Amino acid sequence: MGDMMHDTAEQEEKIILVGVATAENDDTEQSLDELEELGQTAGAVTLAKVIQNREKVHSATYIGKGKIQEVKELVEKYDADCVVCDDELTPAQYNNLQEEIGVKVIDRTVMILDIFAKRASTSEGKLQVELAQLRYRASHLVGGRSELSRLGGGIGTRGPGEQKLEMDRRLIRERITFVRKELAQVQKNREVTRKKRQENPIPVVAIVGYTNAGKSTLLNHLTGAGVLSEDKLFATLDPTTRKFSLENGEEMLFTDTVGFIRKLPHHLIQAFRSTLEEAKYADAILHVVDCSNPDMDAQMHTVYDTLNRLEVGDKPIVTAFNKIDRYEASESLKDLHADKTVRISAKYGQGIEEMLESISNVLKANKVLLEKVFSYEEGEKPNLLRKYGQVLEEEYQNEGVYMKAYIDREYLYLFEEPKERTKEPWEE
Ligand SMILES: Nc1nc2c(ncn2[C@@H]2O[C@H](COP(=O)(O)OP(=O)(O)OP(=O)(O)O)[C@@H](O)[C@H]2O)c(=O)[nH]1
Ligand SMILES: [Mg+2]
Repeated sequence: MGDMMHDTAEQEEKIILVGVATAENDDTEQSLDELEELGQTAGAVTLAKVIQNREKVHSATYIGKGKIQEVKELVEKYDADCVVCDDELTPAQYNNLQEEIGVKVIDRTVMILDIFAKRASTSEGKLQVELAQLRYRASHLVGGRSELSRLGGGIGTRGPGEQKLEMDRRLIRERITFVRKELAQVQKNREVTRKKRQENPIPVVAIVGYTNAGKSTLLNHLTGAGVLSEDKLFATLDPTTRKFSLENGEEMLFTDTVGFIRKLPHHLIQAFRSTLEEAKYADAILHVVDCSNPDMDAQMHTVYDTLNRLEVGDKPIVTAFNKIDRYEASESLKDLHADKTVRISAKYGQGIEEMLESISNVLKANKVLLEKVFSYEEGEKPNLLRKYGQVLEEEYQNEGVYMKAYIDREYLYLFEEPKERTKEPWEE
C-alpha cells in the first residue's frame, strides 16, 4: 500500500531482522518487535523476522550455518536490501555474514545510531551522535578502512548533517579529537545553566522513561513546551527544561530528555552521557511508564538498569503509569523502586493533579531530609560513610524505624533522625 504513496519519497529500505535467543536472553521476540519499530523510525520496512535458539551467539557468524541459509533464502524471496542483527556484531561477524548472505548487514547499534543521526537537531546533539558514530566505527575498522565502504547507502551510512562518513583510521582519530573539543565547549554552557539553577531554589524534576512512554506529551501537557511528541522511538534527543507553577504558587522545573531502550549502545551512552545524566542533577525523578505496553515490566527494568549504569543515585522517584486511557487490565500497577506511584494519561490530562501532589510531597520530604543532612567536606570520611550508608539502612529496618540512608557524592543523607542516638552512627 505504501508504494503509491511513497512515489516521490526516498525508497523504503527492505529489511530482514535476525535475533538469537540464548539462555540468559529470552526476550528476543519483544526485542525484535522493538527492532522493527526502530526500523520504521529509520525509514525501513520489515519483511521477515528470524530467531535462532542457541546456547550463545555464534562467535564467527552470529547465527549458525543452517540459519544463515534460511536468511539467505528469505533475502532472495523478498528481494531484501539489508539484514539487521539484534546484537552488536564484531567486525568478523559482519564480514562473514555479509560474505555469506550477499547483501548489506548491519546491527541494532548501527540502526539506533542512524536514528539518532537523523533526529539530532541541536549542535550538542549532533556532536554527540557524531562522536558515538565515530567511536563505533573506530572499533569496527577492518584493515584500516571503515566497513562503511561496502555498505552502499541507506541505514548505517547517514551522519548528522552531510558529513562524509567514509574515513580511514587516521581521519577518524583526528575527527574524534576535534568533535570532543567542540562538545566540551558546548557542554560548558550547560554547566553554566546548571550552576545558575543551583543558585535559584526551584527544584528540578527529571522526566525519565522508556522511549515512547509519553514523556514529551506530559511535558507539553504541563507547560505547553511544544516538544515534538510522536509515536516513534527516540522522538526526543535534546533536553528541554520548562518551569511549571502549581496553584499554590509552588514552582518546579521539569526536564524532558532522551528515552531509554534495551541494549542501548555503549558508544551512545558514552557520547550522550551529559544528556542522559540530566537526572543526576535533579531533585526528584518522574518515571513515566507506558502501562498499555505488554512489555512494560521489561521496560521498567531497563530504565532502572540504565539509571544505575549512569550512577544516578537514590533520588526520590514518582512513577507515573501513563496511557491509563488505553490500559484495560484491572490488576494494580506496582513499582517497588518508587516512593509514590500514580496513574495518568498525559494525552487526556487524567491524574495530573495527583501526580503533581505526589511530586510536591516527595520534594518536601527531601527538603526536610536536606535540613538534617550530615554533610562533610570532600575527602573527609567518604569511604567510611559510603560503607555506613548500607549498614544504616539495614540497621534501621531492624529497629522498626525504617530510615533510608544514602550517599550522594560526598554527602550522607538520612531520611529521619534516629531516635535517642547520642553518638553519630560511625562513632559507635
Ligand atoms: N493513548 C495515549 N497515548 C499517549 C499518552 N501519552 C502519550 N501518548 C502517545 O505516545 C506516543 C509517544 O509519546 P511521546 O511523548 O513522544 O513519548 P516520549 O516518551 O517523549 O518518547 P521519546 O522522546 O521517543 O523517548 C505519542 O504518539 C503520544 O501521542 C496517553 O496518555 N495516552
Ligand atoms: Mg520525547
